[in-house]
Amino acid sequence: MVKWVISKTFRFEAGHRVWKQNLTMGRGSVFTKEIPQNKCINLHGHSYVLEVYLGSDTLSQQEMVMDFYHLKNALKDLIEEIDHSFIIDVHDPIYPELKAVAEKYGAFKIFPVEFCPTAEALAKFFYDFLKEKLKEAGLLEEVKVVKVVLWETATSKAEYSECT
Ligand SMILES: Nc1nc2c(c(=O)[nH]1)N=C([C@H](O)[C@H](O)COP(=O)(O)OP(=O)(O)OP(=O)(O)O)CN2
Repeated sequence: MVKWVISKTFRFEAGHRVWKQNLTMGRGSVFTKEIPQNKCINLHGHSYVLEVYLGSDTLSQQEMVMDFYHLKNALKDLIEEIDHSFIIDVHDPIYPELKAVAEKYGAFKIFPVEFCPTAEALAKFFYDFLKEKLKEAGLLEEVKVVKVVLWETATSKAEYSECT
């Protein structure tokens, strides 16, 4: 627990495909009697909403955990890169062909990652990125990434945190 927590919200549009989705198996499959369609295996898109939370037990000379402006700039380039991209796992069997099509026609930009891009995995991705930024800035002692929340749809979100 930290005394102060601030948060900033970012929005980006991106496509993805949950290539590992298999609704006949996995945790919770016992709740489903009829075999449904693995609809998230399809290429589809989301208007993602990303909430990042930073915390500290002390305030800076400006009486802040961190200026929202600086927090925004820490993620600005990454958000620009992922916005209007197609997030694709490099282990996804369709990756080589999708990459070739993207390069040949230039019709879409791909954002390759090394994990199946679920909301959970993407939340950890943004968390790790921000933690690394704080580390590079020598701020990790004073400022913690409390949590990252990623809304994939209006009704579905994932949270990631290493704070206890
Ligand atoms: N634990 C997770 N489950 C699912 C993820 C995920 O990232 N983590 N992702 C998906 C799909 O990407 C899908 O687009 C979102 O799923 P869902 O909430 O089921 O989407 P709906 O539009 O059907 O939501 P409703 O509000 O219930 O209509 C699937 N599962």
